[in-house]
Amino acid sequence: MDVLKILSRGAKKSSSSQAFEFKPTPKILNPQLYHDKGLKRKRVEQEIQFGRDHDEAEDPSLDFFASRESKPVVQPAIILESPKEKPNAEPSLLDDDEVRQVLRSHRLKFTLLSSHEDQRAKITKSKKKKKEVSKVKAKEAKKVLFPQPLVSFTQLRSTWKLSHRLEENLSSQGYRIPTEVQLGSLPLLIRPEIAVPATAAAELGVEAGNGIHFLAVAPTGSGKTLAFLIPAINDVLRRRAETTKDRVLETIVVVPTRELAEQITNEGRKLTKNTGVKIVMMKRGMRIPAEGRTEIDDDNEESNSENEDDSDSSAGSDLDETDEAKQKTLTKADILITTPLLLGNFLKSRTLPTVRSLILDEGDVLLEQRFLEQTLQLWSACVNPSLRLRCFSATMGAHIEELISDQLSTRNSSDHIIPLVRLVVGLKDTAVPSIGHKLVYCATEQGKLFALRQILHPQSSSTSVPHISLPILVFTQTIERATALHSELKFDFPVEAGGPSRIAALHSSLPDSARSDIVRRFRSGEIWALVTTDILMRGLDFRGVSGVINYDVPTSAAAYVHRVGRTGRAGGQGIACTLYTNDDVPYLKTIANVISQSEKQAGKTDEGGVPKWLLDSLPKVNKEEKKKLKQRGVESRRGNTSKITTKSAWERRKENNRRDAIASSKKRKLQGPNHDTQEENSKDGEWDGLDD
Ligand SMILES: Nc1ncnc2c1ncn2[C@@H]1O[C@H](COP(=O)(O)OP(=O)(O)OP(=O)(O)O)[C@@H](O)[C@H]1O
Repeated sequence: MDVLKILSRGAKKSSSSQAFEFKPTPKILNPQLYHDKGLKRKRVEQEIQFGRDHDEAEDPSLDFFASRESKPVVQPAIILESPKEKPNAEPSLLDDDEVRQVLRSHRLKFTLLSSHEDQRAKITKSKKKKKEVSKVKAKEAKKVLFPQPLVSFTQLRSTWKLSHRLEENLSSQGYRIPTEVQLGSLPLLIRPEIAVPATAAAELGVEAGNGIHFLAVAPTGSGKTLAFLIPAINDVLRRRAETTKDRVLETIVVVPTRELAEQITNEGRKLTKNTGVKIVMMKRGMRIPAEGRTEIDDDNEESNSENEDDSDSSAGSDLDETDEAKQKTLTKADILITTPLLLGNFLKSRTLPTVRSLILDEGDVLLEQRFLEQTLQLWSACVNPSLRLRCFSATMGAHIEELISDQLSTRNSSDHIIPLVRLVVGLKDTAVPSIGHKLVYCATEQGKLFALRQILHPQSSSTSVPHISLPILVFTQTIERATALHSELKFDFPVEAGGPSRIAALHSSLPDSARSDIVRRFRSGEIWALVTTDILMRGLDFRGVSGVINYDVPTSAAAYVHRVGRTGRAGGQGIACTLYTNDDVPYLKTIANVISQSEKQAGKTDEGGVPKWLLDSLPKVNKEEKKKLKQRGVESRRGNTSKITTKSAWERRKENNRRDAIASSKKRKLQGPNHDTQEENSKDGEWDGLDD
């Protein structure tokens, strides 16, 4: 039987209809990831408040692509009305033991990371001798914090004095039970002076009253966006209530991609409804109030903005406008969401003295080589001495923590030290525990295509690939491969199921408007399989994505965590399937280790995605190779020869030879019988890749 014939594009129509059935995933009412036993005394009471007795019930009315507003989720009444919580009541705080129990059961660990020498020693521990490391660890043990957790969202108002409107918006969005990262960070970010009682703070030698710098490492899809947006919005409202009502730029949220900026802006707008707080996404050509502006800069900027992308040049371009007119075109916002480049291009050497909170979402990547310079430029433009840094990610290398500590210590004056607190939820740098992992070996590149088709067409039954229902995300290594894979698969979807419109490719070489349109269509359920590059791996929240296929193996452990984290969000289930060939074997150990750690964290005792024999037999990856892989990916997938096609190398060679022979023959005819054919002959038989 010719396997390649099975792969032919004429997808079987009627028999495959079942494969294209679009089933919404069941709604998980409890978004919390950890359900550890360990609460003793207050267990029952807390379970009621955390809503455990209601969790994981399926809501039959649920359309998972609908907004929460349009279809409110049925929620347990006990959580909606918490009888003890009255807005003006005294804060009801847990006692020490209860705090520790709650934090432990939700696997939350807070550590005080100062900016001093001991912290540096801890972070560079890998370079130190073992003896020194244990000394540092002992020091660190003393610095574990136990701040008050958020027991329920209703407590936000009564105990943590959250704005009434903001609380209403949260509730109308259907949020009822805080996720772990919200449970841990909201009290500390909203009212640190209450979350860390004065005695504990004094013992640790910190003063939480001035606020804190905060670093949170929590799994993908665990609700970090709300964990930073709620305090940011509340800060604006509180400042307005206490001092000036003017609109000043108070918070900047920096993210690596414009897709993520758009998503956070939308989330923020839902939360700020009727509050008067303005959240704006930075665009090209946009001008915001900043210090240090000069006419020359402005003029240059105006002319630059004319050359930039059409969709974003909204700030006007009249070079003769007066200062007053220019002032009018300034976009005023309380909270600005931006990528480092967009704001950096505007700022140049200007400063942002009013900004008191700098949020780095996906902070580790923002502080890595690619964005480092731009991010540090933004950071140093925030000159307000009360600036607080908030850094969130699902992964955080020790070198990034060290960098943050160093940066903060250069900003701290000796009489005004603001503590840096780190929260880690679960095991650091692992994939979210609700995901199942599968590594699938494919002998050749064509084998990968075959496996992917089996996922898309589950009727061609196979035991080697997991069953994953649509929608799915497919990650490739390069733009060329994403485009080629898309071309290869686009006729696989039968016309009655929507045809080629069901699959799309998204990558950075598409114009902004096309990118936004694809994201919108994937969100709305129009697109069922989205082929992409690592541009979509961070932060994007597509509800209902059942699985992630790593068509090309990710280039680092962090990339694996973020890519697969596009599924299994908010406590939902998901499957991550990684296809690999012999070319990947030298680099697979890193990924296999993450899978193994993640499964351990999830409490899975069976062999799961990585059998032990495989883990043991994979070669170790040295530092140099890891670095090279991270920067370039698997070498054999770069360039022209890496194109994706169902045709075998032999078939492609035959085709090329035929094409060249025809071309040569035509040329010979034109040039007459005696022409020297040496040039053409030298090319014969050489394969230079296929134009798909
Ligand atoms: N308390 C909550 N209850 C129910 N759903 C929630 C809650 N908090 C957040 N969510 C939902 O969980 C999903 C993931 O949230 P979010 O995008 O903030 O995750 P994240 O931790 O930032 O993920 P990533 O690391 O991938 O950026 C979103 O759809 C969000 O609406």
